[in-house]
Amino acid sequence: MGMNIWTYLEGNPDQSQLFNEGMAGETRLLTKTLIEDCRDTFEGLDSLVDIGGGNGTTIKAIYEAFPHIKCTLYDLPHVIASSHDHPNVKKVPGDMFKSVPSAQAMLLKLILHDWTDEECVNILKKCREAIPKETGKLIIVDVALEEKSQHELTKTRLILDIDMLVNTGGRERTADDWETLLKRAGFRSHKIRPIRAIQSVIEAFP
Ligand SMILES: C[S@@+](CC[C@H](N)C(=O)[O-])C[C@H]1O[C@@H](n2cnc3c(N)ncnc32)[C@H](O)[C@@H]1O
Repeated sequence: MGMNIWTYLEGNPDQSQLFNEGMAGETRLLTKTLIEDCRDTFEGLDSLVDIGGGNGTTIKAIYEAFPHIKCTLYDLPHVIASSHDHPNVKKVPGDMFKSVPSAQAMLLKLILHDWTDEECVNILKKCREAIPKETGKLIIVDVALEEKSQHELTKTRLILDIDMLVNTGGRERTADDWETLLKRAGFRSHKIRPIRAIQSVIEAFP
């Protein structure tokens, strides 16, 4: 079609609505685990931006579990325009390749697997520049692929890899791939935590 999926969705509001509701459906499953398994990831934060946060389902759930966090939803203007309102979630439209709002922490949930390594390094650098060096944190929720693992979710993770290749031009990544990307973007350390989901939680420090 000569355009990426995000430009296509911008010009097709019905498809965009369907896509955002689909992502929110996945989120309802994933966020429960994310919040229950990773309380310590969020507890110490004072502010958090959900980059590419879709219709706001994830950030709303995080705010409700951790009401001390100042929460911001950030996504493309047409997605923000049709996102849910919440009295305690600020909505900011924009393009993460140009800039992202500043906060103590950034959440990139199911974002980086949509993009090539070069594009990911650009997004990661923007996030690193928007968080404080001493106390800042980047929280990535994405697959950490172990291609040869006998784990019951390995095939699903591999199918997602094909899905990303076909639909977005992105890919799923192994622990080594994550290390390479995060180092290239200037992050000093990171840790990967498996959760009860297809995805893992990767915390990276500037
Ligand atoms: C796969 S969805 C993930 C949505 C949400 N994070 C979740 O986990 O349900 C990718 C999101 O990235 C957003 N996005 C794509 N390009 C973007 C850009 N340049 N700037 C900001 N957001 C973007 C899309 O609009 C979409 O909401």
